Amino acid sequence: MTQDIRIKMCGLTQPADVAAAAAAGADYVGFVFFGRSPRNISLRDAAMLSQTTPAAITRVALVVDATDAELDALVQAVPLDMLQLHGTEAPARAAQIRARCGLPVMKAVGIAEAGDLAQIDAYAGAVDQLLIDAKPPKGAARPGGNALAFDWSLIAGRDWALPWMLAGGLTPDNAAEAVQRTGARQLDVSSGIESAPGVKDADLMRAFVRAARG
Ligand SMILES: O=C(O)c1ccccc1N[C@@H]1O[C@H](COP(=O)(O)O)[C@@H](O)[C@H]1O
Repeated sequence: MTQDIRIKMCGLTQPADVAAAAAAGADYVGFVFFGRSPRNISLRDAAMLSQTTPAAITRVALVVDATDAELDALVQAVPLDMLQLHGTEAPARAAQIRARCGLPVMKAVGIAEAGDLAQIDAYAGAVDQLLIDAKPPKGAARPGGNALAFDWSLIAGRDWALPWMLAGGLTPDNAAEAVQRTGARQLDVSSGIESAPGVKDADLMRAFVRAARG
């Protein structure tokens, strides 16, 4: 039964993206604050997008090794429900950010081989959710949003103490298989619902939700 799969659509940059994500049935929307991303947006644009997001949808800000000053400016300017830490934040730093910002925190963990799973348990008690993503290739311009899937057999049948989402290279074509093979109950998608880097596509959003929920 996949009807209850929760879906995060990340890297939204336009009011039409938020409307399309809501219409498609997204549970979370994500706004990217990372200068080298084609999905990077200003605090001002994020505040506007956030204000147009329906109340039932969780608004997530994606940051990468943000400083305290950057985080303070972010939470002051943009109404948010959650922070996604997509850098090298250690458990202690993640816990500090959660306390400082007063928001639930989701920590992204990059997976390429079985050994990468070892770091996950250390985040219990420090964060609220985990994002199990593909590890970026060496030399990648950004730590995520690379349309790259990892070997799902590495996490098949695994569960963690915290709620978790699967990310990395998800598309309408592989979402159902991802759910079936990993047991994920939450999916996070960005590149897979785009017609070009940073350009979201409403048809792909609908197709993704249909495929993920069956
Ligand atoms: O989307 C980005 O540009 C990005 C930049 C910096 C860190 C993470 C980023 N994206 C996140 O990566 C995962 C997987 O994305 P994809 O579906 O493979 O494109 C997802 O959480 C994105 O939000």
